[in-house]
Amino acid sequence: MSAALSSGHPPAKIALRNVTKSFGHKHVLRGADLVIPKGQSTVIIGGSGTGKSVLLKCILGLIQPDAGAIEIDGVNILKEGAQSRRDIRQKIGMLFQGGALFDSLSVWENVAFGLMKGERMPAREAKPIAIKKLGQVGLGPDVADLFPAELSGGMQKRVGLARAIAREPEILFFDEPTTGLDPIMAGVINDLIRQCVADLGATAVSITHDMTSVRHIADQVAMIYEGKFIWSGPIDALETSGNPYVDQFIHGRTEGPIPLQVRSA
Ligand SMILES: Nc1ncnc2c1ncn2[C@@H]1O[C@H](COP(=O)(O)OP(=O)(O)OP(=O)(O)O)[C@@H](O)[C@H]1O
Repeated sequence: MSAALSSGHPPAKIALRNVTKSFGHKHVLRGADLVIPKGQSTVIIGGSGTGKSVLLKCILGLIQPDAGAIEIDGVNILKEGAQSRRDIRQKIGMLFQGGALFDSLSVWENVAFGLMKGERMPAREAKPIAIKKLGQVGLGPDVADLFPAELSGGMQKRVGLARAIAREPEILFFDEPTTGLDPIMAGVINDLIRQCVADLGATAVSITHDMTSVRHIADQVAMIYEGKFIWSGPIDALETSGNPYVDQFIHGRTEGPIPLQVRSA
């Protein structure tokens, strides 16, 4: 953290230090190092199966890495006890791929889920907050009592976003936020992500394959390849990174150092 401060950059909100994770003989993370600056939007790019989701799950505490450190606000969460980890996790809001809404709960109950379950807020207090959060993502109070099945994919994503920001987290994770959306709705979600960073002062970490989205939401981009970060830098430097892996990936070229993976895993 001190290195980032002394060089005039924002302090690190999250720092990954030499994180490794294997599943049996499969070495997924092979020494991932990355500093995620506070109050900025960092986008992680990389091919299928390179370990992006595994990395996110490690930061969320859903997967235990084999070695390395994951620091949030300077605290290595891997060395903390269960209660402290839970407290740290409270700082994180997550928009899952596909929204991951509970079908049996109404829209407002989905948005207020963390408030009611995590903070034991009574429904009469939580509902107006849920409606306010829905308003922040451009959904009117009329959708509050609907069920997820009654909404379009784009609306479900917005509800997922409202749920992610309901507890005003310091950190927001977005897993493939625009997948499955038409370009206009993808633009709406991209705008909302930028807005969350600006309005909440949140630190955003997104995983996406959508290069339009990357250019829209990223302050910083980091590329993971074979379980390591091989490049990171400001979005303005992405096109001129001089890194042949980055160049091939962002332009979707079949020719280059990244071999085509013709396997099912
Ligand atoms: N619980 C697990 N057990 C065994 N292998 C796993 C497990 N979770 C992930 N993997 C393997 O780890 C590798 C990386 O998976 P991961 O989901 O992180 O990829 P990704 O970069 O997010 O890919 P995509 O862009 O396709 O979502 C894959 O080969 C996957 O099969």
